[in-house]
Amino acid sequence: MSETAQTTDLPAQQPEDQPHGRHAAPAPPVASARGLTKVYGSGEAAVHALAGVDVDFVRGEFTAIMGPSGSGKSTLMHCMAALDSPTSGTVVVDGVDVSTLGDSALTRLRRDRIGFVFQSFNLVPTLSAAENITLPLDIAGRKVDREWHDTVVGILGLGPRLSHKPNELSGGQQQRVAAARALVGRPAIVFADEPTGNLDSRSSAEVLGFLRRSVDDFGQSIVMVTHEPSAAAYADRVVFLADGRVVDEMRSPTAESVLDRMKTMDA
Ligand SMILES: Nc1ncnc2c1ncn2[C@@H]1O[C@H](COP(=O)(O)OP(=O)(O)OP(=O)(O)O)[C@@H](O)[C@H]1O
Repeated sequence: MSETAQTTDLPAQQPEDQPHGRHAAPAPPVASARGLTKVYGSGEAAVHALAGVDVDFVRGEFTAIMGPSGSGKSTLMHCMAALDSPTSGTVVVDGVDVSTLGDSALTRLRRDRIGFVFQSFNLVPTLSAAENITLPLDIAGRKVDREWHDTVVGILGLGPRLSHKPNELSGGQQQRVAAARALVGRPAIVFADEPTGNLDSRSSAEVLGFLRRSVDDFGQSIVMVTHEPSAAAYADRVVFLADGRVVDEMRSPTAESVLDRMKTMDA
């Protein structure tokens, strides 16, 4: 647990390609995969969605995963987030080897250490925004850190909307509620699957700006699947997948540099 406790205390340093200096040991990744494969179906119908993925996600960084349709982005995210189990290989999240966990330990890992943001918001329609935000903590019997809750709600501009039900909120507001729900428990890592896929450009910028700020100001670790170069440009690093493998990565992406890279992959 000592690693976990230090999550938000780590300096906001840019990791380097080379090993760190004499005194600093490299920080362990917040999540990593080794030799990850995922095969759907069998025999002639088998689909190798992941064909041997090795990847590390650095603590306190915002990583985007991109690649052509069917390249395995969602499958990788689901395996990393312990929502799906790989066919072979290992996933370590916040120092825990996910493959060693039974069902209840997996549930606790997802609940206590992982935040999720989905394209379709996935809010509970009968609950207010306030109740949706604290639902995972309430289910876990964890106390809500009111100061942190109010900080998150304030940054997201949700204060006046807290009593509203999801169907009384715009898509952008619903996704901001989902982002607050993901962050309020201070998870080790947030996995976001196409979080702006259903949003207009203004709402997208609000959600992405919040995710960026949560990394810069609060040391959050974020992994986001996206199709949009303009969304990937918010990240520190982009990992490119093709045919179930990591084929490239880019640091300090811009929408233009990502678009150029995507064009070469589609060709
Ligand atoms: N439950 C499933 N059963 C069978 N095949 C699947 C299943 N889920 C995904 N696949 C296949 O695995 C491959 C990778 O799918 P995945 O959804 O991970 O790709 P993706 O890169 O996220 O695609 P997209 O950008 O279109 O969402 C695809 O060929 C897909 O058809």
